[in-house]
Amino acid sequence: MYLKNIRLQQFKNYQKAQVQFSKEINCFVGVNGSGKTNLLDAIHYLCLTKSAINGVDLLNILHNKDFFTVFGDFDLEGKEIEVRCIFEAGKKKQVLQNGKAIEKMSEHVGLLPVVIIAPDDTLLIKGGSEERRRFFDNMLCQMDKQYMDRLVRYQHFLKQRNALIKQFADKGKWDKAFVEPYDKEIIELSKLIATSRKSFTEEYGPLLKEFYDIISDNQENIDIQYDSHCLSEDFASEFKNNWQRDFMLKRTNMGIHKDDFQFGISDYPIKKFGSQGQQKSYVIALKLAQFQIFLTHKKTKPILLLDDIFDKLDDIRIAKLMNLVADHRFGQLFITDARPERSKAILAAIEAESKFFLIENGLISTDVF
Ligand SMILES: Nc1ncnc2c1ncn2[C@@H]1O[C@H](COP(=O)(O)OP(=O)(O)OP(=O)(O)O)[C@@H](O)[C@H]1O
Repeated sequence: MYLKNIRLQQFKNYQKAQVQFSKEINCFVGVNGSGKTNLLDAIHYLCLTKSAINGVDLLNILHNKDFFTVFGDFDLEGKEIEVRCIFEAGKKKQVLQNGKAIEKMSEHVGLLPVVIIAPDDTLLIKGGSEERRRFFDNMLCQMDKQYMDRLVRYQHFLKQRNALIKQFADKGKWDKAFVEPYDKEIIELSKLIATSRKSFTEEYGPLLKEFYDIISDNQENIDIQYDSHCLSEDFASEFKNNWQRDFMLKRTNMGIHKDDFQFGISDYPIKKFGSQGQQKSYVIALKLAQFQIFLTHKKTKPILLLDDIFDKLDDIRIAKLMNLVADHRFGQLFITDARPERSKAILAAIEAESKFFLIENGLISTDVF
C-alpha cells in the first residue's frame, strides 16, 4: 500500500500544504523545528485517526485557529481510499473513508497499517509498563477489531469502577452491590485480553529474535515474555478479595492495566543489564517485527515512518537498516533528517526512487536537489 498525496489545513505548524509522494522513499529535510515530524505525524493521523505524539487533538490545531483537516489518498493493493480527518475545537472528530463517515474508529484502524520508528522509542525499554502495554495494545488493535472493542470496553468499566471507589472512599464505606457488575465485566475482559496478548507474544517473539539478529549482528539470546496474573485460575477470587486494597488506594489494583511485557537479553532484563547499543537494536527489532507481523496479517506492506533515525542511530545500525531497504523488504518509506546532504548520500547508495522535500517553517517545497 502507499500514500499518494496529503492535504493539510491548520494542522500543527502547517497553515495549508499539499504534496504528492513517491511510492518508494520520501525524505523530509529541513532545520530543527521546521515541521518534518509534524508531517510524519499527519500521515500517522490518516492511518490511525490519532497523532503519534499528542493524544489531545486540541493541541494539534495550528495556534490561534479552531479546526484542522488532514486529507490523503491511498492506494491499498489497487483499491483507492480517500481518508479525511476533520477536528474542530469542542466537537467530535470526524473521519471519512471515500466520503462515508466512520462511526466507530475500529472500522478504520487497521485498514492502513503504519509503523513508526522514532527517537523516543527507547522509552519502550527504559520507561514504565504503560509504554509497553500501549505499544502492544496499539499493535493488537490494528490487527484485531474484537481486541480493540474489548479494550475500549475494559477502559470504560475501569474508569467507572475507579470513580465509584473514590465515592466509597469519600463516604468511608464500601458497597459491594454497586461494584459487583463492574467486577464481573473487568474480570471477564481481563481474561480475554490477557489470552490475546499471550498468544500474540508467542507469534511475535520469533520475529523479534530474527530482526534482532539482523540488526545487531551478534549471537546474544534475546526474548520477550508476557505473564499476566489475569491468566491464573484464582484471578476472579483474588480480584474480588483485593477490595480492601482498592478501597485504601482509591483505585483498581488488579487487571490487565497492571500487566507488563518482559524484555530479556541472555536471561536478564534488558532494561537493567542491556548496553545502550543492545537496547537500540532491541527497539528497532521491536518495530521491524511489528512491520513483519502486519505484513503477514494484512497482506500489504505497512507504511514505514522513520523519524530522525540517521541522527539517533550509529553507522552500523543505519547500514543494517538500509540493507533491508535495499532488499526491498519495506514498501513506502518516509524519513526525516535535519541534514539533507547526509540523507542524500545514504539514499543515493540504494536502488530505489527517492523524493526529497524541503520543509521550512510549515512550508513544503519539492525538488530539493
Ligand atoms: N499546534 C501547533 N501550532 C503551531 N505550531 C506548532 C503546533 N504544534 C507544534 N508546533 C510547532 O512545530 C514545530 C516542531 O515541528 P516538528 O517537531 O515537526 O519539527 P522537526 O522539523 O521534526 O524538528 P527536529 O529536527 O528538531 O526534530 C515547533 O516549532 C512547534 O512549535
